[in-house]
Amino acid sequence: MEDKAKHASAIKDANIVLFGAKGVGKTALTVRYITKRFIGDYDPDMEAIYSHICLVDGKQFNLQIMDTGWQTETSDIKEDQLQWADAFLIVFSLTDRFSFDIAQGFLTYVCSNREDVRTPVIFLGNKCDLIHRRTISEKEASHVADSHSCQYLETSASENYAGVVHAFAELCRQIKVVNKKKEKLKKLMQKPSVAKKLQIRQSLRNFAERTWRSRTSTV
Ligand SMILES: Nc1nc2c(ncn2[C@@H]2O[C@H](COP(=O)(O)OP(=O)(O)OP(=O)(O)O)[C@@H](O)[C@H]2O)c(=O)[nH]1
Repeated sequence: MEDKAKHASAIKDANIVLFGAKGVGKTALTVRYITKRFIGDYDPDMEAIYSHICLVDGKQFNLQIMDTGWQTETSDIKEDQLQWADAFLIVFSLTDRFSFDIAQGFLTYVCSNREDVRTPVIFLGNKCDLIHRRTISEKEASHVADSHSCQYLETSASENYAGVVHAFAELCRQIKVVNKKKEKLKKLMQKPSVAKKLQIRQSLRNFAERTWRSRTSTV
Protein backbone atom coordinates (compact mmCIF):
# COMPACT_ATOMS: atom_id res chain seq x y z
CA MET A 1 0.00 0.00 0.00
CA GLU A 2 2.77 2.34 1.06
CA ASP A 3 4.71 1.34 -2.04
CA LYS A 4 1.71 2.15 -4.20
CA ALA A 5 1.36 5.61 -2.65
CA LYS A 6 5.08 6.23 -3.20
CA HIS A 7 4.73 5.12 -6.81
CA ALA A 8 1.73 7.41 -7.40
CA SER A 9 3.58 10.47 -6.18
CA ALA A 10 6.89 9.68 -7.86
CA ILE A 11 7.95 12.71 -9.84
CA LYS A 12 8.87 12.10 -13.46
CA ASP A 13 11.00 14.65 -15.22
CA ALA A 14 9.88 15.46 -18.74
CA ASN A 15 11.08 18.06 -21.22
CA ILE A 16 8.62 19.49 -23.72
CA VAL A 17 9.56 21.69 -26.68
CA LEU A 18 7.12 23.90 -28.59
CA PHE A 19 7.88 24.69 -32.21
CA GLY A 20 5.88 26.92 -34.51
CA ALA A 21 5.87 30.00 -36.72
CA LYS A 22 5.70 33.57 -35.46
CA GLY A 23 2.59 34.54 -33.53
CA VAL A 24 0.85 31.15 -33.45
CA GLY A 25 0.50 31.31 -29.67
CA LYS A 26 3.42 29.29 -28.28
CA THR A 27 3.96 31.69 -25.37
CA ALA A 28 0.23 32.21 -24.82
CA LEU A 29 -0.29 28.43 -24.55
CA THR A 30 2.64 27.96 -22.17
CA VAL A 31 1.73 30.89 -19.93
CA ARG A 32 -1.95 29.91 -19.94
CA TYR A 33 -1.06 26.37 -18.93
CA ILE A 34 1.25 27.40 -16.11
CA THR A 35 -0.58 30.43 -14.72
CA LYS A 36 -4.16 29.78 -15.96
CA ARG A 37 -4.07 33.32 -17.35
CA PHE A 38 -4.29 34.65 -20.86
CA ILE A 39 -2.37 37.90 -20.91
CA GLY A 40 -2.62 38.78 -24.58
CA ASP A 41 0.74 40.31 -25.39
CA TYR A 42 4.08 38.67 -24.93
CA ASP A 43 7.68 39.46 -25.74
CA PRO A 44 8.10 38.06 -29.24
CA ASP A 45 11.01 35.90 -30.23
CA MET A 46 12.18 35.13 -26.71
CA GLU A 47 13.25 31.59 -25.94
CA ALA A 48 12.45 30.56 -22.38
CA ILE A 49 12.19 27.42 -20.29
CA TYR A 50 9.37 27.23 -17.77
CA SER A 51 9.13 24.70 -14.92
CA HIS A 52 5.81 23.29 -13.92
CA ILE A 53 4.68 20.40 -11.74
CA CYS A 54 1.46 18.74 -12.86
CA LEU A 55 -0.57 15.71 -11.88
CA VAL A 56 -1.80 13.43 -14.65
CA ASP A 57 -3.72 10.23 -13.83
CA GLY A 58 -2.26 10.23 -10.32
CA LYS A 59 1.32 10.69 -11.50
CA GLN A 60 3.32 13.83 -10.91
CA PHE A 61 5.39 15.23 -13.74
CA ASN A 62 8.10 17.78 -13.27
CA LEU A 63 7.83 19.52 -16.63
CA GLN A 64 10.40 21.72 -18.27
CA ILE A 65 8.66 23.52 -21.12
CA MET A 66 10.80 25.19 -23.77
CA ASP A 67 8.97 28.00 -25.54
CA THR A 68 11.26 28.52 -28.51
CA GLY A 69 11.54 31.74 -30.46
CA TRP A 70 9.70 31.51 -33.77
CA GLN A 71 11.08 29.53 -36.66
CA THR A 72 10.34 29.62 -40.37
CA GLU A 73 12.76 26.98 -41.64
CA THR A 74 13.57 23.53 -40.38
CA SER A 75 17.20 24.69 -40.34
CA ASP A 76 16.15 27.04 -37.48
CA ILE A 77 15.56 23.94 -35.34
CA LYS A 78 18.64 23.22 -33.24
CA GLU A 79 20.09 19.77 -32.73
CA ASP A 80 20.24 20.22 -28.94
CA GLN A 81 16.52 21.09 -28.87
CA LEU A 82 15.77 17.77 -30.58
CA GLN A 83 17.98 15.89 -28.15
CA TRP A 84 16.66 17.66 -25.06
CA ALA A 85 12.99 16.95 -25.73
CA ASP A 86 10.97 14.06 -24.35
CA ALA A 87 8.01 15.32 -26.37
CA PHE A 88 7.09 18.01 -28.90
CA LEU A 89 4.16 20.32 -29.51
CA ILE A 90 4.16 21.53 -33.12
CA VAL A 91 1.89 24.56 -33.09
CA PHE A 92 0.18 26.47 -35.90
CA SER A 93 -2.63 29.00 -36.00
CA LEU A 94 -5.92 27.81 -37.44
CA THR A 95 -6.29 31.30 -38.93
CA ASP A 96 -2.96 31.34 -40.72
CA ARG A 97 -2.21 28.99 -43.61
CA PHE A 98 1.42 30.05 -43.77
CA SER A 99 1.92 28.86 -40.18
CA PHE A 100 0.19 25.58 -41.09
CA ASP A 101 2.56 25.03 -44.03
CA ILE A 102 5.54 25.74 -41.79
CA ALA A 103 4.20 23.40 -39.10
CA GLN A 104 3.86 20.57 -41.63
CA GLY A 105 7.54 20.96 -42.52
CA PHE A 106 8.45 20.92 -38.83
CA LEU A 107 6.34 17.85 -38.21
CA THR A 108 8.10 15.92 -40.96
CA TYR A 109 11.50 17.13 -39.80
CA VAL A 110 10.95 16.42 -36.09
CA CYS A 111 9.45 12.99 -36.77
CA SER A 112 12.49 11.94 -38.77
CA ASN A 113 15.16 13.62 -36.64
CA ARG A 114 13.96 13.12 -33.05
CA GLU A 115 16.28 11.22 -30.68
CA ASP A 116 13.94 8.25 -30.50
CA VAL A 117 11.22 7.33 -33.02
CA ARG A 118 8.88 6.85 -30.06
CA THR A 119 9.29 10.42 -28.77
CA PRO A 120 5.72 11.79 -28.67
CA VAL A 121 4.68 14.61 -30.99
CA ILE A 122 1.35 16.41 -30.94
CA PHE A 123 0.25 18.57 -33.88
CA LEU A 124 -1.66 21.49 -32.42
CA GLY A 125 -4.01 23.93 -34.13
CA ASN A 126 -4.35 27.00 -31.88
CA LYS A 127 -6.78 29.97 -31.94
CA CYS A 128 -9.85 27.80 -32.53
CA ASP A 129 -11.92 30.57 -30.90
CA LEU A 130 -11.47 32.71 -34.03
CA ILE A 131 -14.16 30.75 -35.89
CA HIS A 132 -14.76 33.32 -38.64
CA ARG A 133 -11.07 33.64 -39.45
CA ARG A 134 -10.43 29.92 -39.58
CA THR A 135 -8.68 28.79 -42.77
CA ILE A 136 -7.64 25.23 -41.90
CA SER A 137 -10.27 22.58 -41.33
CA GLU A 138 -10.04 19.91 -38.67
CA LYS A 139 -10.14 17.28 -41.42
CA GLU A 140 -7.17 18.71 -43.27
CA ALA A 141 -5.03 19.10 -40.14
CA SER A 142 -5.87 15.70 -38.70
CA HIS A 143 -5.03 14.11 -42.05
CA VAL A 144 -1.54 15.61 -41.83
CA ALA A 145 -1.14 14.39 -38.23
CA ASP A 146 -2.39 10.90 -39.15
CA SER A 147 0.15 10.62 -41.93
CA HIS A 148 2.87 11.04 -39.26
CA SER A 149 1.09 8.78 -36.74
CA CYS A 150 0.67 11.76 -34.41
CA GLN A 151 -2.25 13.01 -32.40
CA TYR A 152 -4.01 16.16 -33.59
CA LEU A 153 -5.62 18.60 -31.14
CA GLU A 154 -7.16 22.05 -31.31
CA THR A 155 -6.84 24.67 -28.59
CA SER A 156 -7.70 28.21 -27.75
CA ALA A 157 -5.18 29.71 -25.37
CA SER A 158 -7.49 32.68 -24.92
CA GLU A 159 -10.87 30.97 -24.40
CA ASN A 160 -10.35 27.40 -23.28
CA TYR A 161 -8.00 26.67 -20.37
CA ALA A 162 -9.25 23.05 -20.12
CA GLY A 163 -8.27 22.41 -23.74
CA VAL A 164 -4.75 23.67 -23.11
CA VAL A 165 -4.42 21.46 -20.01
CA HIS A 166 -5.72 18.53 -22.05
CA ALA A 167 -2.99 19.00 -24.70
CA PHE A 168 -0.18 18.98 -22.11
CA ALA A 169 -1.79 16.06 -20.22
CA GLU A 170 -1.96 14.02 -23.43
CA LEU A 171 1.75 14.61 -23.97
CA CYS A 172 2.46 13.47 -20.38
CA ARG A 173 0.41 10.30 -20.96
CA GLN A 174 2.34 9.53 -24.13
CA ILE A 175 5.66 10.20 -22.38
CA LYS A 176 4.60 7.80 -19.63
CA VAL A 177 3.87 5.03 -22.15
CA VAL A 178 7.22 5.53 -23.91
CA ASN A 179 9.14 5.57 -20.61
CA LYS A 180 7.42 2.36 -19.54
CA LYS A 181 8.45 0.67 -22.81
CA LYS A 182 12.03 1.91 -22.40
CA GLU A 183 12.19 0.59 -18.83
CA LYS A 184 10.79 -2.77 -19.91
CA LEU A 185 13.37 -3.05 -22.67
CA LYS A 186 16.16 -2.06 -20.29
CA LYS A 187 15.10 -4.76 -17.82
CA LEU A 188 14.84 -7.30 -20.60
CA MET A 189 18.33 -6.46 -21.81
CA GLN A 190 19.67 -7.12 -18.33
CA LYS A 191 18.52 -10.76 -18.55
CA PRO A 192 21.51 -12.83 -19.74
CA SER A 193 19.31 -15.17 -21.83
CA VAL A 194 17.81 -12.25 -23.78
CA ALA A 195 21.16 -10.53 -24.19
CA LYS A 196 22.59 -13.80 -25.54
CA LYS A 197 19.72 -14.18 -28.02
CA LEU A 198 20.15 -10.61 -29.24
CA GLN A 199 23.90 -11.18 -29.59
CA ILE A 200 23.29 -14.29 -31.72
CA ARG A 201 20.76 -12.43 -33.85
CA GLN A 202 23.24 -9.58 -34.38
CA SER A 203 26.02 -12.04 -35.33
CA LEU A 204 23.75 -13.69 -37.90
CA ARG A 205 22.82 -10.29 -39.29
CA ASN A 206 26.51 -9.34 -39.56
CA PHE A 207 27.29 -12.65 -41.24
CA ALA A 208 24.44 -12.20 -43.76
CA GLU A 209 25.59 -8.66 -44.48
CA ARG A 210 29.22 -9.78 -45.01
CA THR A 211 28.11 -12.60 -47.33
CA TRP A 212 25.89 -10.25 -49.31
CA ARG A 213 28.72 -7.70 -49.63
CA SER A 214 31.26 -10.27 -50.80
CA ARG A 215 28.79 -11.59 -53.38
CA THR A 216 27.88 -8.16 -54.74
CA SER A 217 31.54 -7.06 -54.88
CA THR A 218 32.45 -10.01 -57.12
CA VAL A 219 29.59 -9.36 -59.58
N1 LIG B 1 -7.77 34.85 -30.29
C1 LIG B 1 -6.66 34.23 -29.88
N2 LIG B 1 -5.50 34.86 -29.86
C2 LIG B 1 -4.40 34.19 -29.45
C3 LIG B 1 -4.46 32.86 -29.03
N3 LIG B 1 -3.21 32.47 -28.68
C4 LIG B 1 -2.42 33.54 -28.86
N4 LIG B 1 -3.12 34.58 -29.31
C5 LIG B 1 -2.61 35.91 -29.68
O1 LIG B 1 -1.68 35.74 -30.74
C6 LIG B 1 -0.59 36.64 -30.61
C7 LIG B 1 0.71 35.88 -30.60
O2 LIG B 1 0.77 35.06 -29.45
P1 LIG B 1 2.17 34.57 -28.84
O3 LIG B 1 1.87 33.69 -27.72
O4 LIG B 1 3.07 35.73 -28.62
O5 LIG B 1 2.70 33.73 -30.09
P2 LIG B 1 4.15 33.07 -30.24
O6 LIG B 1 3.98 31.88 -31.09
O7 LIG B 1 4.78 32.86 -28.92
O8 LIG B 1 4.89 34.22 -31.03
P3 LIG B 1 6.51 34.41 -31.25
O9 LIG B 1 7.16 34.45 -29.92
O10 LIG B 1 6.60 35.71 -31.99
O11 LIG B 1 6.93 33.28 -32.08
C8 LIG B 1 -0.84 37.44 -29.30
O12 LIG B 1 -1.43 38.67 -29.64
C9 LIG B 1 -1.81 36.57 -28.54
O13 LIG B 1 -2.65 37.34 -27.72
C10 LIG B 1 -5.72 32.19 -29.06
O14 LIG B 1 -5.88 31.00 -28.76
N5 LIG B 1 -6.79 32.91 -29.52
